[in-house]
Amino acid sequence: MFLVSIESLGFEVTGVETANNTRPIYMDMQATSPTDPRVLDAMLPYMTELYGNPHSRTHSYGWETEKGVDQAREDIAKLIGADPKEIVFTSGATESNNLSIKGVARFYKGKKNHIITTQTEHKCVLDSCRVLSDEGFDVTYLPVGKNGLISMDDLKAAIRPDTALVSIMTVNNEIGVIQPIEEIGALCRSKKIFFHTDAAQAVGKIPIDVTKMNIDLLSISGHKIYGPKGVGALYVRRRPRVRLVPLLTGGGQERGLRSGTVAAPLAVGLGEACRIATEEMAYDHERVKRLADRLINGIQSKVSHVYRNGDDVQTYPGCVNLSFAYVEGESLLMALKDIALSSGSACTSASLEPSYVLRALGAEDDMAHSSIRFGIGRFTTEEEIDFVVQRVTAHVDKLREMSPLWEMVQEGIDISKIEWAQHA
Ligand SMILES: Cc1ncc(COP(=O)(O)O)c(C=O)c1O
Ligand code: FES
Repeated sequence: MFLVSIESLGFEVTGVETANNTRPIYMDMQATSPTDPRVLDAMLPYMTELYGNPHSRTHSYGWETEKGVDQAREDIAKLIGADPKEIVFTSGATESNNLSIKGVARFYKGKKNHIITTQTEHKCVLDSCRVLSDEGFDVTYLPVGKNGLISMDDLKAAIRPDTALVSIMTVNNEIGVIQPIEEIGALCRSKKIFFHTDAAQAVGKIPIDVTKMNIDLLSISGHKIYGPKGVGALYVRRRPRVRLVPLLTGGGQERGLRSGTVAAPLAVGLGEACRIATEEMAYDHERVKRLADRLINGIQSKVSHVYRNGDDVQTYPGCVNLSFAYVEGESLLMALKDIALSSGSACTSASLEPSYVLRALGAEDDMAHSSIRFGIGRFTTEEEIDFVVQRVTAHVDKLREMSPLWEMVQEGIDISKIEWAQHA
């Protein structure tokens, strides 16, 4: 049978597997990843007997929880080459991004009022920048090339004497491209500008070293790396020191940068997810790459006019964004009910806009509309990939058979030359 991903998580499937009681195959790893059973094992004691407040200093209940949180801090720091003192626990990458961008900008306001980011950042980065624009800051949104990467020349040209922060993501969540982080870091350091990177889709997937890459602030999310939801971390460099205005004030936890009791069970889960990633990243990467190649080759060998979005080389293999020409992405998604997928676009929202990320790549609207994102991860199996290839190719064929455009292409008509009648 194909629908076995739950077994690969270590759970036994006891029910009879029929089309009615099995769940779709999960191919949406960028949205979230399943929790690794080892992570859950590490968390459970902190949800039961180890319930002390990690900030309680006067008794052993506090100390034992604090020990778990400290270990987690160490495991997170190790994965990115940081010092444990530089790790701040947050509720997720959204908060880490908000804290970095608003925090740095507000601290240096008056002296430095300019921020540089890109057009293809996650919404929470773009929206933090929008809020800052309302507060009087200037924001430059760098364009990306057809391959989804920024140009270093554009970045150099955008830098001003009053630039406080550059915020550029490491791995893009829609198309998987990896920005030239090391070059960006070196440039920012030479200009004494702080560099923040949203590494929610990168940490634990590709090697990151905050020292080698001159990263000053880095956002991490628990649930993208087989850890729990509702927890994240922010790396904040101590030397040269990054100063931030906190979003939350109160008890002064987390070096005053994030007041509130640290969610110890979640923090421990994130730490364990990072510990596992440090050990298994190379293995996972190779496996994921093999599965991605199997998926892409499988599809492209059976149907024509399928294009991968994003750079060919600078890409995390587990994020495969394909455009199926002459197929409406939404219809394909609907047809593929037995696979949990995303178009990686805004089409799930009320706006029915094609993806702003694909549009920033210069994709024509129709190609942006015909794209689907396949997210492959640690627990994806070969059988699942083969099932997806079979289903996708069958449905693409079927949808194209119903498409008048496809018929014209088959007849050799160059449809780009057709002048379509305009409706009023
Ligand atoms: C690149 C990127 N940044 C930020 C986030 C937000 O992460 P979180 O859900 O931990 O707030 C996500 C997840 O959707 C993401 O993919
Ligand atoms: S197919 Fe969903 S936005 Fe175009």
